[in-house]
Amino acid sequence: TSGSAKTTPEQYDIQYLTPVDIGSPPQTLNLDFDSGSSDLWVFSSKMPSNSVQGQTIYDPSKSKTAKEVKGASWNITYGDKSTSKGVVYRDTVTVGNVTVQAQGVEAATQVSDQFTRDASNDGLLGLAFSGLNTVQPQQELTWFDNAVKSLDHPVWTADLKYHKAGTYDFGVINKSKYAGKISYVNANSTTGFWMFGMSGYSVGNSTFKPSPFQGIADTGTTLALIPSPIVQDYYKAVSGAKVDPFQGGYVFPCSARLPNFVLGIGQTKITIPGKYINYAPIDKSGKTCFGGLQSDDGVGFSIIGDVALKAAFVVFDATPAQPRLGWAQK
Ligand SMILES: CN(C)c1ccc(C(=O)NN)cc1
Repeated sequence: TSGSAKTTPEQYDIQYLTPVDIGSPPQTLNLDFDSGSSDLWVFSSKMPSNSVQGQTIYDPSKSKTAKEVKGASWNITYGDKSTSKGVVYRDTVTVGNVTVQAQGVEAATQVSDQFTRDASNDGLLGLAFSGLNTVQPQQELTWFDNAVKSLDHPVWTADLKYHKAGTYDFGVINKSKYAGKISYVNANSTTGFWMFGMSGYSVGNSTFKPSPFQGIADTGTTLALIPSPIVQDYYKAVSGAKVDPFQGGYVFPCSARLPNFVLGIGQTKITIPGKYINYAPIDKSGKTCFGGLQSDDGVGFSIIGDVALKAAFVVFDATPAQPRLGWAQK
């Protein structure tokens, strides 16, 4: 089998939400597909009502195929310090006509305010490696790891777009979605993330600068967090750019012209258009804007999030002997 699901960006492409059918009859929730984590968790009927503000909830008592996983619990903290926790059910989960029976569905009993305030996000579907799953006492597999046995190929692809809907495909690499050849680099899955090496960068039309660094491909992170010397080099080319500690990173006048940013990955180069790096205004005046490229200081590796991923067609190839990431222009 193979399948394809449309994914729709929230305002400013802060995240992309994809419809997922859970249970029988199907309850459709819009989830944030996240290659930077490995829990499939949902807003649920087990939460206090004041922490559900606009989201769609999963109610296992209304699903004929739901089965409680007795004694299981989960608790997760994300890079932005947001958190959620709860209990576990097994139920049927369908994404883009690919169905997994008895998928671990983590029903939230509590979520932090960042989630409550995000009305269009009904939960997350983790697509990192299952070793990062937080269910205790026995980890659950990700939806992809359960689906892979029935997929034609052990791959999924991300075709995210700027201020426009894109697609996640499972079990197939759709040639009509990219241009030229796909360049593959090995992924180091021992970290549980889709971690890979970049070879260097260039700012605008400048010469390519060799500068090897490691990062993770993270569909669940909005911006691209890369080494601070490279970020400094980029914003040197943006008049009026400066670090604003109160905003937590580089800001610049929204009228500024932003150069393209090129990432060297394997045998290919991915060009992130300057307009993707003019991420969003910091306030309603629209005078000052926040950069889509920011420093990875304090993380320990770079986080190649949506600002970069939406500039490419990305293959997450989970071939057991050697996982790989494929990159193509589009
Ligand atoms: C608060 N929300 C919606 C988040 C969603 C995803 C993440 C994340 O770090 N994914 N890799 C953090 C927060």
